[in-house]
Amino acid sequence: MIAMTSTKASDIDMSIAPLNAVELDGVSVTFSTDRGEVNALAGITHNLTAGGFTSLIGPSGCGKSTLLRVVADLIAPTAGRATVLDDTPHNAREHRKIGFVFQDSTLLPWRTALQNVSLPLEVGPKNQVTPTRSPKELLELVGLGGRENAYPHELSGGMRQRVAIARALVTDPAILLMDEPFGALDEITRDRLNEELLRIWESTGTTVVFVTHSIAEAVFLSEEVVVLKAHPGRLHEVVDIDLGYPRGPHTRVEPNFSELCSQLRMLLESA
Ligand SMILES: Nc1ncnc2c1ncn2[C@@H]1O[C@H](COP(=O)(O)OP(=O)(O)OP(=O)(O)O)[C@@H](O)[C@H]1O
Repeated sequence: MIAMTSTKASDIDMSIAPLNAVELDGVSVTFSTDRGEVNALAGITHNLTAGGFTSLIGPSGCGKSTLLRVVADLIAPTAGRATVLDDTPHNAREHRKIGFVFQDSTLLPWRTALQNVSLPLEVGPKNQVTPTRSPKELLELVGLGGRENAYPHELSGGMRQRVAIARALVTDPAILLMDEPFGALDEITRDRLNEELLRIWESTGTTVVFVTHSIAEAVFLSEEVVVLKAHPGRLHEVVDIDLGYPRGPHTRVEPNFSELCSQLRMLLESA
C-alpha cells in the first residue's frame, strides 16, 4: 500500500514495481478521415510515476481521450512509443493491468451492482486474475455496501459511477484510467466522489490518470496536472500540485489551492 504523502515514488517497493507506470516517448496519433488527416497528438513525451495521480486538462479536441486510449491499447500511436509497466500497452492490457472508467458508467442494466462488478472476472482469459478484493469488498470500498443487489436504474448517477469504479478495480489494475468520470454529476456529488476517489487511491496504491475539464477537480485530486494544447494535441506545461495529502474540504479553501487554479486557468487560456 502507498502512503498518502506528496513523495509517492519513494514509497514503492522498487524490487517489484517500475518507477514509471507509463512512459510516453514522442507519442503521435494521426487519424485518417474522409476530410483528410487529423493530428490528434504530436510528440507527447512525459513519464507518469508509479502510484501517482496525474490529471490531463486542455481545450476540447486537444487529445486527452486519445492519449488515454493509447495507454489502454485501444489506439496504436502513429509515431513514438508508449510503455506501460515496462511493457507494451498490449501486454499490459492482456495481463489485465489497466482499468478504465468512462463518463457514462456503462453498466449492464439487467445485472445487479454486484454482478456488474463481477463481470470482468467472467470474461477474458481465465485464471489470469487473482483479485485482492472480492466484488463485494470493492462495493464496500466505494461506499455501496448493502446495495449489492440493486439494479443500475435503482441507483443515482453518482452511485452508478461508484459501481463503475469498483468494476474497474476488480482485476486489481496497476493503472486506473478515468475519462471525465464525474463530468455529468452535480457539483456536491462530484466533490464528494473526488474525496472518495482519493481514499480509494490511497487504499489501492493504483496509478491514476484522470481526464477532466474542471480545473478545481484537477487541482484537488492530483499530484501533477498535465496541460495539453490543441491542433495538434501537444504538451503545454506540467504543473506540480504541491498541496500534500490527505486532502479534504479544507483543501479547497487553502490559498495555495486558489493560486494553483489561477495558474492553470492562465495556462489554459494560452493553450
Ligand atoms: N476515431 C477518430 N477518428 C477521427 N478523428 C478522431 C477520432 N478520435 C478523435 N479524433 C479527433 O482527434 C482529436 C482529439 O480528440 P480527443 O477526443 O482525444 O480530444 P479530447 O481532448 O478528449 O476532447 P474533449 O475534451 O472534447 O473530450 C479531435 O480533433 C477529434 O476530432
